[in-house]
Amino acid sequence: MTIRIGTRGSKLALWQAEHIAQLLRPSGMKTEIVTIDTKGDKILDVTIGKIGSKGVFTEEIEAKLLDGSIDIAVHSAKDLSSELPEELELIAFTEREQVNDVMVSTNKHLDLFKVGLRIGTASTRRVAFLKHYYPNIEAVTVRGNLQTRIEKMKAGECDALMLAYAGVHRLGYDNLIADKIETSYFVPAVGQGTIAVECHKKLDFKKKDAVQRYINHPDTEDCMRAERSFLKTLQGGCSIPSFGYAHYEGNLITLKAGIISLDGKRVVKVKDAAPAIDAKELGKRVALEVLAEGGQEILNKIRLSMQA
Ligand SMILES: NCc1[nH]cc(CCC(=O)O)c1CC(=O)O
Repeated sequence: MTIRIGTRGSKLALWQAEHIAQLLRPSGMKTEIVTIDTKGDKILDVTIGKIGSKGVFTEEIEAKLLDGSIDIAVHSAKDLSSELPEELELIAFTEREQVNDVMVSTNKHLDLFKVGLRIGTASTRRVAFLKHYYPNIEAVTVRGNLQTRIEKMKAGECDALMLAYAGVHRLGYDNLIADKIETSYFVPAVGQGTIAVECHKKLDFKKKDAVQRYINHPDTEDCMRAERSFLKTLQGGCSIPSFGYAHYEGNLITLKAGIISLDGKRVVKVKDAAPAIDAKELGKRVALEVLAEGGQEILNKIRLSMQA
């Protein structure tokens, strides 16, 4: 039996698909990797936030799950919108990598408090947090896949890039990490650091079983249920600077999540805990609290500014 794995064609996406194929090897299943181009790969001259629609990295891949030309799709969990098409489901999450962001630079002695320091990013969450914590920093838009961004940095477009540790590590750029950014104040995006497997609800049982058995990491899955439920209730989408990070503390899942205004001036952050069985409820509860405590206002303002 062969499991056909759909993925984007970027180096990071291919690394992740290859990783999934390797995890599946002991199951006895054969694997085949199918590369698919997405809107997010084609439109490189504007920030993801401005492309606007949900699922810029997933739409074309999900179409192939729906028409049966691939069995599973492999995504960075972070790139998935909170609501999937009715016929599809997430059946596995890999063990989470270190979840934090890092500063990547050729300058090992990066001074984050230097006035006018240019940090490259295309994420609204990172821009807003940078404005909040480092008003001295100038955020500059640097897009493209990871290698392209690193080349642009080396060419002088910025002094450093702010990126997820997971992607930097997967592609072997650890030697360029100048600074680790603590999650306690720079809360990661929902799903950061884990790889998600999506499939059609009617996927062959044996294939589904192999994926769940050999790929899924139950603790990570529990945390993802909490984070994604938060995102779903917030109704944010990938262009909104929301954040959410769940992890186990003893027997409980602790979720810290919220939203920050685009100018970095207002942050609403809520922390709460619950047993894994209530992971979804926890995400929902935290989101409702975030909305009630000023998050709704921030969201409304962002939506207005995006229409403009
Ligand atoms: N937005 C693109 C994206 N999606 C997932 C990762 C990194 C890998 C991960 O978080 O699992 C990245 C790059 C980045 O944010 O630096």
